[in-house]
Order: sequence, then C-alpha cells, then structure tokens
Amino acid sequence: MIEARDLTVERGGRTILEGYNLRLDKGRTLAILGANGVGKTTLISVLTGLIQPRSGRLMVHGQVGFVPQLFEVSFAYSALDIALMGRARHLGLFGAPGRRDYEIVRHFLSMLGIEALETQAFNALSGGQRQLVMIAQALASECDLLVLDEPCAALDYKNQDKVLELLHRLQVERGMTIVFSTHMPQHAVEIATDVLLMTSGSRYVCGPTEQALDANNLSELYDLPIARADFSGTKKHTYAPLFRHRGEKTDA
Ligand SMILES: Nc1ncnc2c1ncn2[C@@H]1O[C@H](COP(=O)(O)OP(=O)(O)OP(=O)(O)O)[C@@H](O)[C@H]1O
Repeated sequence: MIEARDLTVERGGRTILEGYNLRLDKGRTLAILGANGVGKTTLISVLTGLIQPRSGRLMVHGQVGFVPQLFEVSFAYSALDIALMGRARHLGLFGAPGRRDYEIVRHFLSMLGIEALETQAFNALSGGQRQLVMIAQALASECDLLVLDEPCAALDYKNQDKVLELLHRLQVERGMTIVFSTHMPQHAVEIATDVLLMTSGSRYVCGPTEQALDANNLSELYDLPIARADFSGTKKHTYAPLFRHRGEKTDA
C-alpha cells in the first residue's frame, strides 16, 4: 500500500512536485502518465526511496522491487548474473544463490522469453533485451510492490504484450501492487486499475482508470487531439493521437 500526503519534491533547487496526495491500496496497479519532464521519474524515485521529499509524508508498505528506465553495469556480468541480483535480499551475508534462487530466476527469464540470453554479457544486449532482464530481476526479488519506470519503452509490440500480460498476472494471481510510468495510454487501459495523469508539478488527476482516463483529459495532458478507438467485435479500446503534422506525403 502507498499513501502520500502533501508531498513536495525538489531537484537541483527547483520544485518539481508540489502538494501531491496519493493512495494506492494493495493489489492495485497504478499507471503514471504525463508529458516529458513533468516529474514521473521524480515521483518514482521518491516512491522507491532514491530521493527524499522536501516535505510531506510518504508511507510505503512492503518490500519494493524497482525497474529503472536505463541501466548499465560496469562489470562483465551475464544476463543471468543481473537477474540473480534480484535474489540478494533472500540470501544471507556472503550467501551464494542456491538451486531455488536459480529456479526462480530461470522461471521469470523463461516467462519473459529470454532464457536463451542467460549467458550473454548484459552490456552487449539490446536496450529492449536489457529492459526484459531488469524486469526478471525485479520479479525474482518476490517483492510486494513493483515499481517500473517506462518498462515497455524499448520493447516491440509483442514484448510489450508479454510484459503487460505478466504484470497483470502478478496483480491478479499474487495480489502484487504495481506502479509504472508510460507514454502509452493503451497500457493503462489494458492493465491499470488506477491512473495518475500529471499535468504539471502541482496539477494532476488520480483515480480509477474507467473514470479518470478519457480522450478529453488525454488530449489536454498531451496538448494534442486524442481519440478513442474501439476494436470492433471486442470490448477493447485504445487511444490514438492525431498528429498535427500537415505535410502531404508524396510518392518518391
Ligand atoms: N538529477 C536532477 N537534477 C536536477 N533536476 C533534475 C534531475 N533529474 C530530473 N530533473 C528535472 O526534474 C524534472 C522532472 O524530470 P523527470 O525525469 O522526473 O521527468 P519525467 O516526467 O520522468 O520525464 P520523461 O517522460 O522525459 O522521462 C525535469 O525538469 C528535469 O529537468
């Protein structure tokens, strides 16, 4: 469970977030949306304890697993080594991972379809492959609250689908609480029970997805016309932007 009251956060001497009040109950999934630079990563850094708020109160219950936006390592770790780091808090001091740790990590590598990468050097993987390994690491930590900063940003559609499916299963089957930021409203439609739409450092809307997310407030959020599109024959819908680009496409 997360509860934030009147949070104000500064970075580099500048107020980035002001007067944020949030509550997310156990087992809910929150999607954070907003323009570049509005403060999504800043909020995530506060929730994961990486930066301290200047004022206000924050309560986060349970163990937190975190998937950062960009990740590089200094040593020649393999993908398996990196994913195994998720088991760290389950090992004793100087403890080496045991059979169960390997089983858990390989289970998640396999669920994410990246078991074949386990011996490859992490730094030599593509951005999307690294993102999947970092997701496996966080899942292997068996945390109560999983926080992901743009987890699908580098992923193709098929891998986005895989990650969304996995997050949804973790929420439904294990009652995990999940917070993720995204630039894709469709990801919120697919798996988020709640959304936080950040308009500015002090203006935001937070509420259940069906009530708080619609074409009007998305258009306002991104200052671009955004329309709802329903997929015929299903109960599914998505949101699509009407880009303002006016040039005529010509045949070469
Ligand atoms: N380490 C830092 N020191 C000073 N200011 C920072 C730092 N990191 C971020 N900022 C500033 O904080 C503001 C919010 O940045 P943040 O990374 O939280 O935005 P974001 O919503 O996650 O953006 P994006 O969608 O581009 O990832 C920006 O104006 C940024 O310049």
